Amino acid sequence: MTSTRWLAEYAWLPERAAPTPEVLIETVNGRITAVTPLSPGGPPDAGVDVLADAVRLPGLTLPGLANAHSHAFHRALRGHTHGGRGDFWSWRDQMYAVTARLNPDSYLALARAVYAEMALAGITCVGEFHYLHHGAGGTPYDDPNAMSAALVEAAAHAGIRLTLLDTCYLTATVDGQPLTGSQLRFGDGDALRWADRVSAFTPDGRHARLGAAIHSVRAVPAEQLATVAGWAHRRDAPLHVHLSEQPAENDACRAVHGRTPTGLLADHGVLGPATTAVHATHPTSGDVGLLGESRTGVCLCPTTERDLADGIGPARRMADAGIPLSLGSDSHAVIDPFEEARAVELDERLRTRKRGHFAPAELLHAASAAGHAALGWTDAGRIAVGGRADLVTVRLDSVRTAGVAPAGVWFAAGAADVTQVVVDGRVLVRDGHHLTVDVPQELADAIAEVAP
Ligand SMILES: N=CN[C@@H](CCC(=O)O)C(=O)O
Repeated sequence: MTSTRWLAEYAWLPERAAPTPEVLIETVNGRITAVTPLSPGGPPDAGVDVLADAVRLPGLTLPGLANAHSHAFHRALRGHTHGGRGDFWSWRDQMYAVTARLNPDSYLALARAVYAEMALAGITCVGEFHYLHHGAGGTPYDDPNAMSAALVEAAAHAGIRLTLLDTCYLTATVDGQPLTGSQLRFGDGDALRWADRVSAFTPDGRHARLGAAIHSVRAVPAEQLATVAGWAHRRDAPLHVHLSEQPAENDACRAVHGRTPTGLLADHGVLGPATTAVHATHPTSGDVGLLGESRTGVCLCPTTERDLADGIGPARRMADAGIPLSLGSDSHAVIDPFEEARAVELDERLRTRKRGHFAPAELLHAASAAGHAALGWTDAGRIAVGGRADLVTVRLDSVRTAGVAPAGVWFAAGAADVTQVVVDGRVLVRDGHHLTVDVPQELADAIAEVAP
């Protein structure tokens, strides 16, 4: 039995508007067994030094943060495309060039380094939206799930939990043009063959679980949407889908199907509480209504959406419609949950020219419990008895955070302020260093292999 008592200078407890000072958090075998705020009045058992064996956590301790949308290989593009011209579609061509260089070995090395970078930023769980399934020209590897297995192994090496969202990707356009070029590696032929391949994959390890994804209404023909949704529903697995990232996708969907992408997904049974729509940058009012009524979640990826010139999703309007919001770093132009979270509020300010749309506790919820729920880990993302012992400690004495009120970390801190990360009770990051991965070196080596 492994038990630890952690004494947090501040901890952000569920349903609290702000952090609580001096909290004793007890964990046994990777679970939180007690949470005791000590102030005011000091330790409950006055006169006995019950805290002598507690591990001090100076700064603010948050629950584990969830990155609900990742394409791990995009990390190889950081700094290679950001000064460029063009638009989303020309960026996509550059992104496709990286796919051509990846195989199970090189993807394992790259994803291990990227997931370890996430750990340094306080991310304890990632949702990998995975569509690079096959070898050159679309020829399956001997193990048709070799790329999936590489990602599961990468997360194990990096020490974070993973939901592998195995993505169905069959066509190039809404009107059913076939895959060509780089996209051939994404395709399984049809949704039934996609389901057969995915069903044969059992992630190895307690740190990983399987979910499904529909790449977009461009990539899965309308009559096959229900096959993917049914696969996920039967397994009670999370289902993710890219939605309305660019206006062109809405236009094409209306032209072919006479409805928006959200409307099409609703017609085919894709929406619901286990579904997360990624981006939802250009929904109509009707779309927001459909997402809210069905309790479909939305994963916002603000740093990618700004980098790719996507636009600003109507975050407040969606939250007010009852849509749970989560966050993802998507293309990894930036891996920083604090930057991602504050962008939700700051983008609303840019749009409305008014301040104060999201309370700090709402940003925390999006970055933690809501993200975990979107990935199927409903027992994570809260510092509460029974929850997973994921603890992320942020220093309050750096040049960025000195003098900041603890609740203000969402507007002041960055990934570099994360000092310690505990996943399932195990210390993964200490003093800002990953304990098993040399992150900068491994990133440099892995990216040198595959960069455009
Ligand atoms: N942020 C967007 N990422 C998408 C872009 C490709 C597409 O929509 O066709 C992705 O990697 O799948």
